[in-house]
Amino acid sequence: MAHTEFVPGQRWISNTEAELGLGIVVECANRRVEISFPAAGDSRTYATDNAPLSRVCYEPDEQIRNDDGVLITIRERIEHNGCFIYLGVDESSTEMIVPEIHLDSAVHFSKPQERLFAGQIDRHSLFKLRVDTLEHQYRLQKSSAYGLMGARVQLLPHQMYIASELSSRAVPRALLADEVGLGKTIEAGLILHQHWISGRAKRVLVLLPDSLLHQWLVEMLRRFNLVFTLLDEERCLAISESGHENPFDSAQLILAPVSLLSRSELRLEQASSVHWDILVVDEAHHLGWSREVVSHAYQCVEQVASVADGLLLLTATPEQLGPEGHFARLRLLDPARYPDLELFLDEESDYRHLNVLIEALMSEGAPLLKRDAHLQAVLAERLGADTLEHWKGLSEIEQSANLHKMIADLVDRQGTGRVLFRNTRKNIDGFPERVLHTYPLIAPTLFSSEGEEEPALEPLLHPEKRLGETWISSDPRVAWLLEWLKTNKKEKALVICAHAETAIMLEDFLNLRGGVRSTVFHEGMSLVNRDRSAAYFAEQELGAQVLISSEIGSEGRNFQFCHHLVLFDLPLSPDLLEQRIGRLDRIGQHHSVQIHLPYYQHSATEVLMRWYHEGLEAFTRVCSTGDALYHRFAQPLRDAMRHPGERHALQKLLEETQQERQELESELSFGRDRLLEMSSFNAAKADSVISQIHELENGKALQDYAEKLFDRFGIAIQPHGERGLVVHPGEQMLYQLSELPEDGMTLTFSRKEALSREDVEFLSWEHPLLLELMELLTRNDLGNNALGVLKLPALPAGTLLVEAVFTLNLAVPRSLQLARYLPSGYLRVLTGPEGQDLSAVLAHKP
Ligand SMILES: Nc1ncnc2c1ncn2[C@@H]1O[C@H](COP(=O)(O)OP(=O)(O)OP(=O)(O)O)[C@@H](O)[C@H]1O
Repeated sequence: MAHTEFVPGQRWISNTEAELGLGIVVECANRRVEISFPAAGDSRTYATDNAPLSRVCYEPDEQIRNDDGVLITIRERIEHNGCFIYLGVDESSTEMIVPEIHLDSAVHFSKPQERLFAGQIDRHSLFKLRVDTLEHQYRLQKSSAYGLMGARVQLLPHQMYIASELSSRAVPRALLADEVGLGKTIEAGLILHQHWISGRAKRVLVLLPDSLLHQWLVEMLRRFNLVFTLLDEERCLAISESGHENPFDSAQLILAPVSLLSRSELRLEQASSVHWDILVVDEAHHLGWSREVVSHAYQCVEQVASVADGLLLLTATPEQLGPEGHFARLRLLDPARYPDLELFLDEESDYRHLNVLIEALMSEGAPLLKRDAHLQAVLAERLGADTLEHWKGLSEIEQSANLHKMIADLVDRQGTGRVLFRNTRKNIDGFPERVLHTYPLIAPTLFSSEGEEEPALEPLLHPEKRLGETWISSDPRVAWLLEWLKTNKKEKALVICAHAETAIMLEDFLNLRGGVRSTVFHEGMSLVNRDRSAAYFAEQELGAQVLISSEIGSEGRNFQFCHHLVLFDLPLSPDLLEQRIGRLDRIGQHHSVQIHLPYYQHSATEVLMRWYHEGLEAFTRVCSTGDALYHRFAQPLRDAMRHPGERHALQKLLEETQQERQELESELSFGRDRLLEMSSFNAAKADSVISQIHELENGKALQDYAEKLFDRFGIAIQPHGERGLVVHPGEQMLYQLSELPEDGMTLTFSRKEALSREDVEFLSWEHPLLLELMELLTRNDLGNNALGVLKLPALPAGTLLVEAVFTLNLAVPRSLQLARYLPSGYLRVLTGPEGQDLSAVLAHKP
């Protein structure tokens, strides 16, 4: 096999995915080459300068098959316009002409016997490395931690459970709805990584708000080694100009803002003319839907989802826009299960009954079900009479085992179990407390609404609107903020306010007049500038002390390196309040979260603050019933905010809210939330995956193996600390490796070190460099034969033994997920001179 130029019609084989069979060059333009692999029904696009491909070139006397399966012995090979034509004879000596495009595509190139007979004998250590590699591949692919161990993340049980549960399904379709900051992006990344590594997803589209593009790009690369291409309108135009018709077809992993599709019919058409293995939509609560109005964003996502197999919707606040929107998102995921809104609302109200039934079955088990006719009738109604009859006919032991399955079915079928996952802080250790500090201020005279019958709420909640253009100098919140920053010079603070204009003016003032190191973050800024601001704020030594952000500007962002949050105003939505606090109250926050609220005494904000604090307790913990209570009390709350002087009305509102909250919480903890808890987390399963990962990565096996592998391929290695290596291309490299940068890299085998040091790569069993080498070794002929001498008293001198290792490889479409069901194990046979089977007598590693 020699290297030549790419010409359409030529046959090449992938060095890293030889199981795809013989590929055909379809197109070569703009330094990219597209290869189709007919046997696997797949295609790949590579950069021409480092495509991991080898040219297929047969010699006279070799045997080939054409695409009709006819076996032909080659007599001569001629080249025409860069492609080969083989001349030969079939088994009945009929002359045959085979242009290479008509070669059989299901071909493999591992012919140890031919190399052995031709005297191309490898060293025994290489043969051993090859067998070790097969063993490792087999072990890894069989493990239920496969695809989940390579991510540079802490192994958190709630995330590991969701990732392994969704990875075990044929296609992942789910609403990931953990509370703010519990790691939905990480869960989605784990699922994508698992599907990517196992070859089940080769085309992924992630749609998200503009402000999160860069954060996702970096998280996917840094934590999961997934290299996404970021598409915005500018990039789409550049790709189209370079001759590529559809920008969504130009890469396998794409990140794009939802706005790219909602603003352009053409982009929407292009995105939905490509097939996606998985579509991910972050901050999915923006996909508004009601009986009357369906938002354009929802329609766009619905259209792209119709060409996607897997679908992951991410939101911390699934019911933010009411139960209708929640229903519509569930319907996107599983239209058969959620055909009708009324039915869905009915079911939601039935969760308490369902939970009582499940709790009874869980606590008292099979004996209760056997004796309780009413319970039997309810169960028969929910799961079908046949299921119950079948259960009755089982033995006692079988009945107990089967009951667990029935309970799981109940949670699955009756609740939102299969598609909705929601973990809460309540069930996760290690979250710091939240502390509220309030600062009552005297309102300026200009702010007063006395004498107004029905003052507008918006300016009451955002005093800068009432104070006019010079608000910055008359608003006591500004003076308070400046003073706080000056007295707490060593502390970083995130300030959130509702509007971008407020944020801009405030930052201007603090910076230019107050001399505070500050920066701003809002939706009107370009992505680059937003990321620059966030980076300046994150900088420890010389960075900004304060970041002033607008409401929407900071959604989904990670600011947990800071623990002071200033609420410059309050949003009129409990979910938005939680989103604000969630910027700091996230995984990785090591301090208690200090929430500071400056407000005008006797104002609408004071009323709202008291309602959130005394009514919902929403500052100090996550209030899962906040949105429902807001809808219930919206009118009296608005009245109270307009007339803050009416103390009795406020007191009544607070008491009613508290009471309703307690009732609702107890209702939910017996009903829907309890069911959700059951289906969102299973400690035993999570522990099993985590301990498998520990088993695979602890100890020295990986390190010993990786060092041997690197050495064999000519990679230069130097030790780096106790569990690290520095690797770079050596002078005698066997192959050019796409996963090894020219200037090398620093690797660590320790997950802990990888988590604390961004400059060091985490070398797991699933690191791209290791995978590339393992594939190269097993798919090529390296070490596929060797000669060795054994000194065994039991064997007469000169006895010839043949050890053969057989692997099973089938060229089939990836979508069949063959590796999942048929991990590529190997069969070892050791044969004596008389053909006797000595495999069990003499092990591979004597
Ligand atoms: N397993 C983990 N290991 C290390 N860091 C993690 C892990 N899980 C989450 N984090 C970190 O915690 C923060 C929150 O995670 P993430 O952004 O995925 O949460 P989220 O639920 O998507 O948040 P939001 O609700 O704000 O969108 C991020 O900085 C993330 O990197």
